[in-house]
Amino acid sequence: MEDRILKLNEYSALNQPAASGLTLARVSATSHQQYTVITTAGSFAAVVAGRFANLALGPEDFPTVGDWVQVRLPQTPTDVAVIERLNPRQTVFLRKAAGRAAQAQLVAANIDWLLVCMALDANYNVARLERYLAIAAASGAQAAVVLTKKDRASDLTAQLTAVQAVAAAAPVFVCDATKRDGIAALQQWLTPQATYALIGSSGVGKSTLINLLLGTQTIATQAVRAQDAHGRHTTTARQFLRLPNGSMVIDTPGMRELGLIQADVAQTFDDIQTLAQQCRFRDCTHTKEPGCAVQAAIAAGALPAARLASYQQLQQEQAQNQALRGKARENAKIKRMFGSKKQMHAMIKAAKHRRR
Ligand SMILES: Nc1nc2c(ncn2[C@@H]2O[C@H](COP(=O)(O)OP(=O)(O)OP(=O)(O)O)[C@@H](O)[C@H]2O)c(=O)[nH]1
Ligand SMILES: [Zn+2]
Repeated sequence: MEDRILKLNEYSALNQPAASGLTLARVSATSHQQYTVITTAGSFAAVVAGRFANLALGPEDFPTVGDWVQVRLPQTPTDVAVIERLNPRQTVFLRKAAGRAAQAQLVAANIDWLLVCMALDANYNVARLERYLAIAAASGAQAAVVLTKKDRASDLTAQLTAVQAVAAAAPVFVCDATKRDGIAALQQWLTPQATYALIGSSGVGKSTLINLLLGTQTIATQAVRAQDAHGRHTTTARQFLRLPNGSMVIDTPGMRELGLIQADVAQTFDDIQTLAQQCRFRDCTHTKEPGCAVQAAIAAGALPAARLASYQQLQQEQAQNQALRGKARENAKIKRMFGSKKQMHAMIKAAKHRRR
């Protein structure tokens, strides 16, 4: 691990300086409120300061991988550092936590580029790619598409055409890890000092790709069950690695369900948005209104009907989750301030009494 510790001073110039007595650090790993931070003095286990924890309202207010933080270094290097401050994030990548409630879960922060990975085998699914791109657009990071397992492609030309159509301006890379095909092109494209996060379903080959980029076998990979092309979730923790050229790479655990909490559906589907401006009605739902430019484009073969369906599905899902998330955050705040909703109502009642 030591050799890949980032040279923090190369990056710290980009960030606000630490307050006196504190040291600028970057969070390189997290698990259950325990952190690993990297400073110019090396890497330390860290915890968040008690006062900090009291101020935090929800999971999004705690540090995550990629965050710039200000720490109080321990007297002895074997002791833990204390994270006193969280610097403002440039980008944040959220996912919907597993389960029905729209709880947000932080995946990573301060990512410059999200590398959306999709395999060309049974994992290949254009609608899922659209979903990932919408999430990437909302994170503030730029997106690139990495198509893996080229050797397993069912129809490479058709698959590439379909991907190019939804990727819009995002660069698309195609790799075959078995022959190291396409790795060099990706490597050359990576900018030193920029931070990249690989996202994509479990088993698409994210860890394999990182190992090839690192030039070593550092991350364990595991064979995919043949039948369904699902991975086995080999990556359990997030890791922050420094590539030989100085780029930072975060490997995220395979996510089978990537819930839409924060997505920029409009940007990802700007072709539909542009068409919609020509619709006769401003609030056109593009279903069966007269003068609908979107339906007209579908009829003319200029827009695939499946793309409109993805758009509508993602839009609906996003609206639902945003409403739920607002409620979840509010409830968390009430719980922190009053203990429970019941206690809050009792306190409001008591306050009203006093005013009388
Ligand atoms: N045929 C083929 N197999 C590949 C390729 N890339 C990766 N694999 C295999 O796919 C399996 C899963 O690869 P991983 O790198 O562990 O996948 P991952 O995306 O990191 O999975 P998680 O850690 O679960 O998120 C391994 O058996 C790899 O050897 C490729 O280009 N072609
Ligand atoms: Zn319309």
